[in-house]
Amino acid sequence: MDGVAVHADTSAGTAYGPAWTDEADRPVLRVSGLSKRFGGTQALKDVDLDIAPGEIHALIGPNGSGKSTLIKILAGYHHAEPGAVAELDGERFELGQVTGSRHDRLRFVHQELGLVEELSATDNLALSRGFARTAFGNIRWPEMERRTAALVERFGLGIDVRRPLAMATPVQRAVVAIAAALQGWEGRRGVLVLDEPTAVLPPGEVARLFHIVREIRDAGASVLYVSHRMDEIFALADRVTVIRGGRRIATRPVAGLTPRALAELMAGQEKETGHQSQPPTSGTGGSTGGGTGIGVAALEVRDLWAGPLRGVGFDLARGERLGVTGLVGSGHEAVPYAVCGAWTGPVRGRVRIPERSPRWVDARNAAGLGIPLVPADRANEGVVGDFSVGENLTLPLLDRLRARLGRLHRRREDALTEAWIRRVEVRTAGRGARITTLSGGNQQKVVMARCLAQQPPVLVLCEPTAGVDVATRQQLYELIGRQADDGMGVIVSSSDTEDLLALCTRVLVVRDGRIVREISGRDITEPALVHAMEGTE
Ligand SMILES: Nc1ncnc2c1ncn2[C@@H]1O[C@H](COP(=O)(O)OP(=O)(O)OP(=O)(O)O)[C@@H](O)[C@H]1O
Repeated sequence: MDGVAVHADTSAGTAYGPAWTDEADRPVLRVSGLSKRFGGTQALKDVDLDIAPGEIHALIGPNGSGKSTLIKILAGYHHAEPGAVAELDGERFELGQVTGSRHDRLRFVHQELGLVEELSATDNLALSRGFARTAFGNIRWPEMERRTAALVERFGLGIDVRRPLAMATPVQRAVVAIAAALQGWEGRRGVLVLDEPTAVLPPGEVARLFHIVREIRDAGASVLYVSHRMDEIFALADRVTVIRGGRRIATRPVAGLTPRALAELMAGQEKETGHQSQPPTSGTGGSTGGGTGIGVAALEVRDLWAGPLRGVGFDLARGERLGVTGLVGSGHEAVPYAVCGAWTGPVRGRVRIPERSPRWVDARNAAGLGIPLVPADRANEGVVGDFSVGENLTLPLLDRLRARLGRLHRRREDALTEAWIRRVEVRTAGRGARITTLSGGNQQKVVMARCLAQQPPVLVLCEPTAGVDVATRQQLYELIGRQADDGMGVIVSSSDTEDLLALCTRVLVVRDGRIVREISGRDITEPALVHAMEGTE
């Protein structure tokens, strides 16, 4: 294997490799009869799964199908219902047990990565496996930094092990989470579980992560790779298990499958593979287009500087769906945050909503315009984990929901929440359920509903379909389209060309911090977007 050697604890000098030959066929991990109920929700029902040595085994299913629940049971976070059996290399182990041989052989990188972004890679690795100390109990920082560097350097991403992870790129953070999971990994048969590791990665970084995952597999480990993206399964996996509605539908070698067959297994019916992009029904693009209120600008942005952005300006018409895109690092990712006043670094420029006021607002005060943002990183920026579905939904509306004496008008709050849950079809046990009990796609719908419930003239979405399954993606597209038809100006910042093709009436392509190309209407095609992003027109 060149590049990444995935033994983790360099101080211990251990390594895992393709050690087995005679036990070649015995599954490394086998679970059977796995069921889990949360109140009225049957999250898993009698699920069986086996992972072969040295395979990348994908677990795929729509939002809410039970993937994370299965992973959390394996990780000991949830208990399974009685009757479940689990074996590692033929040896029974207790599900829910988080120490001993299970811990040595099953390692996890959860969707939320479990990192403290204010701390460095060194601190984060130490948090998961403890600090090296001198005989007097002092922490041996140089040794810890050396060890961490040795681990992460192998992934070749130039990670500075002393800098806070908040300053790292998404793929660097994912790699730190993987390195943390692999620390102290012994040379025995084991499974690295990756729960939707690409959900918050831009496409350019997805390819790097795939490379790393393959190297881990080539070093002899097995990988259980959770996803709901079919393209990832075909690019990466050896076998795939499909779950739907908490049941295992099938386990198949990927080599024998077509995208259509996999889509049918996932959907349970004849289904086209992937989303068919619809020509947008409204918004003609440019500052003069728009389904409603033609010619009226919903938002004007001038000379915006923030992070990599170097003087970006544009108009958004009412009813327009404006895409903003570019390669990783091009600067397009900064546009939504800067426009909404959510950029954390220095920013300058001017922004205004002309129908509210002719006065320009300094971009440093853009938050005062109250433009809602659907952020890219839902878990960290989108939801308040300790709050219920209802509280997350009505958070920005509290002023409107005040009754006399400043008390909250509970009945109005409940009615509003119920209406939005129905409208965006959130799958939840109820408005009082904690938001973290919802599947990722359903949490995204709550964030979207929260923004829409404010009835803003402008909505800004950043990577709106990250971590969202095909059916939910379609629902979100329709919802966004309907809002635009009603006159809302929508900015969609996305590195997923499928979003841009399906949603946008005009796309601004950013390179080196500047808008280099504007593509409108039927000229918005995959090749046109890719060429403009890469500068190969
Ligand atoms: N702690 C919990 N309490 C109550 N219900 C839960 C809890 N965790 C999950 N659920 C429910 O169990 C079902 C399966 O959820 P799970 O998160 O496992 O789905 P998923 O396949 O991982 O979805 P996604 O792709 O959207 O992340 C969903 O209906 C979810 O709302």
